[in-house]
Amino acid sequence: MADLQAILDSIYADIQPRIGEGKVADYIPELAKVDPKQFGMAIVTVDGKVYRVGDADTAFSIQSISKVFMLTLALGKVGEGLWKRVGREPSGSAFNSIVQLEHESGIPRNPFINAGAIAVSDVVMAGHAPREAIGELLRFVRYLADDESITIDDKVARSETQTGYRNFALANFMRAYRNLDHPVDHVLGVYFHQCALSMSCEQLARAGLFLAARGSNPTTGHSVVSPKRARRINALMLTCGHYDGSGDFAYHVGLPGKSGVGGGIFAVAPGIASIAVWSPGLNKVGNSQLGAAALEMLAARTGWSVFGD
Ligand SMILES: NC(=O)CC[C@H](N)C(=O)O
Repeated sequence: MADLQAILDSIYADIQPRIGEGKVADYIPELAKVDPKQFGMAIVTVDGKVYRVGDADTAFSIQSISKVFMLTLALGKVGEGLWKRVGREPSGSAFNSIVQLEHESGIPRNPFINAGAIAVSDVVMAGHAPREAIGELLRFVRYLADDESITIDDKVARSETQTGYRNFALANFMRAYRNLDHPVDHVLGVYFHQCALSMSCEQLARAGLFLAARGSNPTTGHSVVSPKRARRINALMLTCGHYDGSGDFAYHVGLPGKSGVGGGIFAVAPGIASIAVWSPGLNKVGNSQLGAAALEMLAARTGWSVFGD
């Protein structure tokens, strides 16, 4: 394999003059306070080697990247039955859009837009109090990353609870269509806390390594999902992981990936490595501007695109 540390260093050198590009998410007040001049990246290969550059150890709000972990939990609970509650098609609209929900009778397009993720949280809550569902997710992510130090940033969760008007609208709408079983404030309590998971690039790359390695984490020996399920989660990330920027991300990067408005992007090179990059400045569709640029460089310099080198 090419010298990955040299490639990461070259990406960092090319990104450095651009650090600060993009706009931090300011609709969640706590996220608006984050210094945009940060950039980190980590790669964990399936043979357990770790490569890091920049602020790879700084914890950030993973936001929508949590939707991948929640989806994994929900599929574990109800299997393919999940697809009665949420679709598997790209939405072609913003992550917090409400327009399709009415046309499609309260069934969100996919598990990675907000409406879909809220429905997935409702599924994970079955038989649990909200606090227990949050605890289950936190335990799961710590187990995946093999790192007990991962926490949830309560300030971020509170900040979003106070200002998440659109998410309340989406959840109320779905509840009216009977696509939420639990009270809206309980489901959103879970959703806002999952989004407030605070992780570094390295922790994130470790937690998602099972998706690069046919469902098992080769560094811990933990078997998380079947190879088929890992493949399918990757397919959903490739087609839906970047909202209305999913096509563009596939075009430029060519890896399954999931972004979050905290500026993180998690990506998978199947059979090779998992990657996490973070830089808080976002592009117009809410994806990390420099994160996407760095992943494009990585794919070009390694030949890791799933579409060929
Ligand atoms: N794209 C995102 O990361 C959105 C997540 C954010 N918590 C929201 O619901 O708006």
